[in-house]
Amino acid sequence: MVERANRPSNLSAPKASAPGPQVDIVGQGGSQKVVATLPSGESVEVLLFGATVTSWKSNGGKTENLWLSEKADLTGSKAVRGGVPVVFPVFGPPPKSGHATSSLPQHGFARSSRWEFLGKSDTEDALDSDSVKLDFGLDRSGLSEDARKAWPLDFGLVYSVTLSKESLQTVITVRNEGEESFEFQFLLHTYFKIQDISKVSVTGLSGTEYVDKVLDATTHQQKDNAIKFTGEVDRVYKAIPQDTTSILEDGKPRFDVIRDNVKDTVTWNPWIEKAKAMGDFSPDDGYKNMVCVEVGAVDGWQKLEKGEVWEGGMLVKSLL
Ligand SMILES: O=P(O)(O)OC[C@H]1O[C@@H](O)[C@H](O)[C@@H](O)[C@@H]1O
Repeated sequence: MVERANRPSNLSAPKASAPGPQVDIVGQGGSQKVVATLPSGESVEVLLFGATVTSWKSNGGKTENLWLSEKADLTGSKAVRGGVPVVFPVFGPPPKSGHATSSLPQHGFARSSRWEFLGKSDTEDALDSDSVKLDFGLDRSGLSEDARKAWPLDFGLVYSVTLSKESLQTVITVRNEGEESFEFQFLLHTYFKIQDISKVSVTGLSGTEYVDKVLDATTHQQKDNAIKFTGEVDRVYKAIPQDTTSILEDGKPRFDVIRDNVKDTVTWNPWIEKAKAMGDFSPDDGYKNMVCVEVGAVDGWQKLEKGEVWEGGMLVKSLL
């Protein structure tokens, strides 16, 4: 045996036999999901339908960070009300006519298509804490007949969901696999679970221009640092200079949402009447326990020429 002064002791030997993250595919048909759990108890669940993250637990598995409606359809027949639906290739209602997305449904097809699970990779960061990356793919062949007709373009999406002890990272790669260029929008429609909307504020958007969908899509400037929720909020913040938007509860930081190569963020809470009007939103007063902070690229369009690739997403830290 070669003698070395700095031979690692047994205690610091590589943890070859230490248990790594557990990844399972559970359920059948449209309900099939990938469940990943770290040895320390944190977990994430991703429904193949929409590649929708429906649960993210941190704090050793004790704290659920995402709001999921009690009436969310988890059978693969309808976009999920809650979690992190993926919005692509159009945000909101598409342009009325004259755009390649014009015949698509609101928020596009990604959230209501079945994605393929491409596999997992485990990583260990410098602090020796485990994380696991789950990759999901969607291309033209995975679309419904209707979506294929409505958006007759060749594309490839890879969506990576990385679970670490205190964070969840979700990043999409969009590739133009066709001959023609195409334009798209992308957004992560995250429903954060909170205790009480009346005690929530969202910071990190001051100085930014936004379109207020509640006020006839008029444009405003965000003056206050803290956004409070006392009624319906549906705003599209554009070209945000700061990277981080924070959600505070009772003045204490609860989530940091860090944009990665995307500049826009939607804040949404349907409030009393709109919540009641949504058939899959439950309980009726569930609006008190959720706030959507949705990062994306929705101001104008991203354009990809043949063979080009675009990447964007977010890192969310749960700060409990
Ligand atoms: O009911 P959907 O299609 O899931 O959309 C929910 C909300 O999504 C938000 O992103 C939009 O800004 C809102 O206008 C919309 O109401």
